[in-house]
Amino acid sequence: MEEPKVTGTKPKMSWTRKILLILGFLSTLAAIALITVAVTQNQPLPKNTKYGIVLDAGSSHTNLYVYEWPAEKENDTGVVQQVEVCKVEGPGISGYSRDTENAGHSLVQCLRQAQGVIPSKQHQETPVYLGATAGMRLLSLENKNAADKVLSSVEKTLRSAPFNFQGARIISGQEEGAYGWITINYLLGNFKQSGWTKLLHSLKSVSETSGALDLGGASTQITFVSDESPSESPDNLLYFRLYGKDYRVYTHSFLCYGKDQALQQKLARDLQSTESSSILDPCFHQGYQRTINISDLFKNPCTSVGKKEFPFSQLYVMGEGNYEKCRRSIQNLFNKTSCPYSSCSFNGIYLPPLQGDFGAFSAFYFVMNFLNLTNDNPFALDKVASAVQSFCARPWHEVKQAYHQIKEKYLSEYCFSGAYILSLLENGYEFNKENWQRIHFLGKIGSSDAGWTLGYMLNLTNMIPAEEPAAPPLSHGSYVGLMVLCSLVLVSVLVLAWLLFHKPKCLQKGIV
Ligand SMILES: O=P(O)(O)OP(=O)(O)OP(=O)(O)OC[C@H]1O[C@@H](n2cnc3c(O)ncnc32)[C@H](O)[C@@H]1O
Ligand SMILES: [Ca+2]
Repeated sequence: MEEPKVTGTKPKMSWTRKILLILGFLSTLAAIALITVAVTQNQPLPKNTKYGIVLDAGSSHTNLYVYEWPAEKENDTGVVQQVEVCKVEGPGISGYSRDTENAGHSLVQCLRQAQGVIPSKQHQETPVYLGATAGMRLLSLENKNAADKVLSSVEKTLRSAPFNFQGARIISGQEEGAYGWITINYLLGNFKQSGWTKLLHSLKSVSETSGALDLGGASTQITFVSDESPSESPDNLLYFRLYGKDYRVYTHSFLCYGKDQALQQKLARDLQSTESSSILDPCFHQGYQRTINISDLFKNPCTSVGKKEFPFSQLYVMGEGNYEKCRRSIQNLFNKTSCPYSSCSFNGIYLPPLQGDFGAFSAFYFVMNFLNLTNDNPFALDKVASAVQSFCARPWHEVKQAYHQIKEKYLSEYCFSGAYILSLLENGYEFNKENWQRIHFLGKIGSSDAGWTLGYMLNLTNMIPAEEPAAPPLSHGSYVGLMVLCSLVLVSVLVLAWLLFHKPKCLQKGIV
């Protein structure tokens, strides 16, 4: 048989292979083009930032907050964030009841600070709101005329600032509770779920929002979603439709149960029961002394009810540092004797069964944070109680030495405040060993303070839509990722097909 002739020329590439090669090359080019277009075309547009200012005129002091958000995303959840906070020097605006003209002037310094943060060309379009809380609620009960004058004074100052003045008013306790609840759930991203989280949440029936516990100087609020129906006290219920979901929210604000007013109430009761000008107080450290003007003690509606005439004008308070006794004397502030509903917190106020997790902020956080009791893994209730107990047992000179950098007013009251917080939560709201760990003490969420101000601004600027805004099913990142993945799969398939058809020597049988 004749052997086939071996020629010196290379075998010619078949047409199929040539076409495959060209197709492979073109597909690779197409994939590269696709990725480039996906990355560049969908890149976020240059940032167009908007600003808003809210002044929280609390009973103890005023804070000014500056918020910013990208203009094109204003209906998304979690996009507004705090960029500045300024603490106004001096007392809260209700402290200017005898000097109403100067209430507005006290805000000037912080307004200047806000001017420095917000670009000048945006000053005029930046809304500014002032909301006054329990201090002004009390002043307006006590002296309506003085409260109106204080509000006029702050309004005058805010109008003279270069921002867009939108109002200065006293907000109700219900609003304060509701806006606090909106703030924390907005910041925690609990309102709007997308993709997998949405599916997950629809599968499990757990409460998706967190309750809110706010402890101020003059009032305290408790707010949470309650499924208890029908409600026994419709006055405590609020209905919201946010991002396409309905929420049925229980809220109550206890005026006079903020930590400063609670202390005033306790001292007034102690004085009435002893009728002596000096009292031993278990809620202050041993060795601590304080002199209180009796007229100041009874000057507001929280204490004035039981006012009596005393043959002395000053009260001397001497610390005893006894946690158990302190808890017992605080307990008297919560009247648990009658409840016209199936369940109450105290003073005959309806409280449905506690539900879900709670975020506790303001003084709940300040005090727990000082006592090192805020942690990602919440401390057990008995650990918290024993920490407060041992802090209260420390003599005043030792506490003062150990924390010389802390304002004496705050330092001297951490023992009372710790005991008060435990009484309010345990005896007032009936948190117990089991659900205590569902309370999370929060100062900030991201860069924003937990409080009612953000929720107030979101509501007044219509930034929380009732219905879920239409949005592409995938985020920019997921979209680009998916494009890259598909392109890589496409290229790999083509390379594999080419290798199979082309059969390079190394893949031929027997060689490998
Ligand atoms: O809500 P209202 O009742 O109007 O009061 P507020 O808004 O002024 O109340 P805050 O939450 O600012 O403060 C609550 C209390 O905590 C006190 N406080 C503020 N900062 C504190 C800190 O760093 N350490 C300890 N206590 C603090 C303050 O004096 C009040 O008695
Ligand atoms: Ca407050």
